[in-house]
Amino acid sequence: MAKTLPELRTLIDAVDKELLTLLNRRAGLANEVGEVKRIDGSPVFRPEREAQVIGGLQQTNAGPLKNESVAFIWREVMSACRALEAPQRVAYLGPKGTFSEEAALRFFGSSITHLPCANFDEVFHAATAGSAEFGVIPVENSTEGVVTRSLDLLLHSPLHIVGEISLLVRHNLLRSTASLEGVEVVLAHPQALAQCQQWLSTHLPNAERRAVSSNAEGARLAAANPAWAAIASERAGAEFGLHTAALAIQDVAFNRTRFVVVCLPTTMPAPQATGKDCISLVVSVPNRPGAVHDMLVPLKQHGVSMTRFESRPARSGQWEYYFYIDLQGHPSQPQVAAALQDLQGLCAFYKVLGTYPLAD
Ligand SMILES: O=C(O)C(=O)C[C@]1(C(=O)O)C=C[C@@H](O)C=C1
Repeated sequence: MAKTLPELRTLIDAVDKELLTLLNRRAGLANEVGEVKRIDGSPVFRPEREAQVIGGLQQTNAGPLKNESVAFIWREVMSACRALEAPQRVAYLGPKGTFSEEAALRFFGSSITHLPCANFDEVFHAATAGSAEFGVIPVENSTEGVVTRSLDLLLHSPLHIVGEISLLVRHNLLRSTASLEGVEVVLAHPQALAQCQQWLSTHLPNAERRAVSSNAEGARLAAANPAWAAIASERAGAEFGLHTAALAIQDVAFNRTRFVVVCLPTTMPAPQATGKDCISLVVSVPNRPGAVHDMLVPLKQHGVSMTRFESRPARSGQWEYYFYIDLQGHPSQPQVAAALQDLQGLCAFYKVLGTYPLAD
């Protein structure tokens, strides 16, 4: 005979108790790992080990839990275990509710110490000066292109990139009421205003577009003024008690933002190869005919594919540029190492920004 609901709940309670005992046993082992790491000075966060743990479990998963759920649960379990080894402080563009915060949570799980910052410069400063172990910054958006300040900051920073996150960004119009009536000012980060410009021109042609330091900051301000609206995420709306006056107002439906995770090499060295890796570089070449073409030749010769090529002015007043290049592969692969060596030989400036696993 089928079990009754109370009987099933009693069984679930018993399983939960067992799970808790096992999870605490795991946490105790993580504490011991933390001790070992404190003594030998090795990094607390080892994303490649976490990927290995999840991959191993997914291979033996007999269900009915989906592999996706297994990954989600263990990411959180390991986030909690990591926090026991040492709290991981993560700096990002605040306040709470930004997409940067969402990216940080996606990458590290929720057991982190949050350090919301007023701007990207502060994020870099926090991770460089040691008030945070890691920083999370957006580098490009599929609609609007590069986040120029982030690229400029990466150029001379001692921080390196150790990971990336790609988020589907949905913008909503949020305000203290759920209607578009009487909106005088729309507040958002300049990138978000740009990503929603068509919608704004159609639906709120007379509203002033006012740039603020982050979308969540716009939401915070809109909460205090009924004639103001903000473009922000649902999370930011919930954070500041706002209503959604219009949902998904970005001009391009599949609007994605790519974030990178940065830290000092002493906090965490470059992740080992996973088989799906990326190398980010910034280079400059002498200002002469054919120099950019020549720079790409070693990549072709060694069969290394380039997934990104951006230029930024070098600010020398001489029409010189820095080139931001993403390559597929890992320096531990001989053909990649050879391509990098040849490329470096051709460059007036050459800096590896980081080597890291590609986002899923
Ligand atoms: O294996 C380690 O190095 C650990 O610190 C343990 C652990 C885990 O909980 O499994 C926690 C943090 C690391 O990022 C990787 C894995």
